[in-house]
Amino acid sequence: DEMDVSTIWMSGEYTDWEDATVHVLTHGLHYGTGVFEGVRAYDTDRGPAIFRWEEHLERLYNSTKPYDMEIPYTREELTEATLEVIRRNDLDGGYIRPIAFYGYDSLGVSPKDNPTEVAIAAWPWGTYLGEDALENGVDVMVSSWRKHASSQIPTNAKTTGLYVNSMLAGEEARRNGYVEAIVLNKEGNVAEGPGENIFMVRDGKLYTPGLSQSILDGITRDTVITLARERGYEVDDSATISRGELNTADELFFTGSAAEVTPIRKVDNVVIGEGTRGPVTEELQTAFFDLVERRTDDHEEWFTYVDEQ
Ligand SMILES: Cc1[nH+]cc(COP(=O)(O)O)c(CN[C@@H](CCC(=O)O)C(=O)O)c1O
Repeated sequence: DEMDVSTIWMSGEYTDWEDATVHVLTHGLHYGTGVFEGVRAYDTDRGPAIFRWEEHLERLYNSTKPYDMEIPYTREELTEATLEVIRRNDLDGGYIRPIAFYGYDSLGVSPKDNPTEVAIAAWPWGTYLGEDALENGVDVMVSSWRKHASSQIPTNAKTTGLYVNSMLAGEEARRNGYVEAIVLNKEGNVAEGPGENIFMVRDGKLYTPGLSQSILDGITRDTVITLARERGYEVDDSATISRGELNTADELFFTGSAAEVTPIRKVDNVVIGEGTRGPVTEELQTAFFDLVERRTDDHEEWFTYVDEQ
């Protein structure tokens, strides 16, 4: 299929998809010692545009800090590699997955002098939570698995190992017939989704958990906060949302690079608002897609146009 012709940038070389492999004793495979990003490029009338590349790249480097990991490439080198992967794969838009991880040398929890490997792949990716999710919303459940605390594993670093928690929560939801989970933190308050941040709308005001709630500092979360405030909404961006408040919310929605802006219509079969995409959610979702698909000139600083670099 079309993926077979994909080029992946791996440790300095442009590599064919099937040759982009690692040794089975790679440290990151055994111990979850990788950091990664999820970034979207959108098809615009000026060609593919990567959305908020600078912020994603900054977070990638920041994510290495708790792990004493050194990415052996500059920001400029990773940027050029990403642009070139998009060009070589002839992508109009799509999903970009940079990853840096402790590679193969010797095993043992300590990465000691294992090399840090870096790879960047990109592929077409549709709607994260299902074709009609953006319009009709998704049914979710509150997972029995709690988010680990940021004092246990830094949740503001996007670390591969964190995603066992996300998988446990998300798969529990899907096994029970829901599309996705909402994950509470160890205090029992709302943290986020397995791969998304979460927003609540109540009486025309927006609330989203703050970093103290053990969440990832989402870039789409930041985008939606900005778009909401530009439209006159009051946004509490360091909210503590109790589990009970989910039931009485007027609207709920997920945000993420993959999830974009996805309405939540039921939580544990409790209908949220009217059980459809809420009006504030729709307004911000429309503003988001008008922005990323460049039907507006706003926030040019958030776009890296592949054909113009
Ligand atoms: C735990 C978590 N919380 C919030 C977000 C939203 O962050 P941002 O993309 O900066 O708005 C993501 C992104 N999840 C990425 C990986 C998804 C996956 O399936 O893997 C993504 O959306 O690309 C998370 O993984």
